[in-house]
Amino acid sequence: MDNLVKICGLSTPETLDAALSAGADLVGFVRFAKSPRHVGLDLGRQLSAQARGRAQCVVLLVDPDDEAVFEAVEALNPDLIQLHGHESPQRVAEIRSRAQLPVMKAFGIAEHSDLAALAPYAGKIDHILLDAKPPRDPGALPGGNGLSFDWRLLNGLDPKVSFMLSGGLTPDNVAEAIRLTRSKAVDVSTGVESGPGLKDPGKIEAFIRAARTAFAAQH
Ligand SMILES: O=C(O)c1ccccc1N[C@@H]1O[C@H](COP(=O)(O)O)[C@@H](O)[C@H]1O
Repeated sequence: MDNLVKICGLSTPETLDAALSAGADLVGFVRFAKSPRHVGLDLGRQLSAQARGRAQCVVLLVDPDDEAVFEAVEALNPDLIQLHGHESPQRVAEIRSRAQLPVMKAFGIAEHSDLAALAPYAGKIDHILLDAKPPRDPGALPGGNGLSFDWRLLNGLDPKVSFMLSGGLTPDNVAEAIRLTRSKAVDVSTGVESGPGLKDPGKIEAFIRAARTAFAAQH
């Protein structure tokens, strides 16, 4: 995962086109009914076809059962599955093997000890996504809350561990996040919206530009 930008939660052809035209490396489609970014299967199929060949397509699932995995994979034909719930290492391995697709598992980080949760997934996942922990409110989404965590918590992470950084990133803070964490991949949803689920083409372009400049400054 080198110098990659993922724009997540795209749900219209127009905003997807904005992300693709601005050079997003990965585009994410949320399959989680409680999310304002949720896409139905028909829309997901249409959007992933639009993105094919221009960016990697990611389908985001939360604690999916086999049927939810199967229907998402069948309709969206994604390049990568993002798991953003409480999937155990064993469940992740099952999903990866049944779908025959690479998996990126999200981990919520609030304190240094949360990084210990990564170890049991070694060899069972293809990519690590580090996000803020969701609010304790039972109605809160498991992600996509526009909340960041203290990036300095990653100082102790083995530099050989490659990860995608997410959680509260915006066009204004992504450069600082990349500089502090030395992350080689970033993911954003809320920070490029003008309202819940409403992606803003200008913010998408500004985010990608800021991330690219910050990646270039790392070398
Ligand atoms: O975006 C959503 O609606 C969503 C729903 C359920 C789980 C994860 C979700 N989004 C992911 O959350 C992180 C952080 O997003 P944000 O930039 O802080 O809004 C990101 O990986 C999204 O892909």
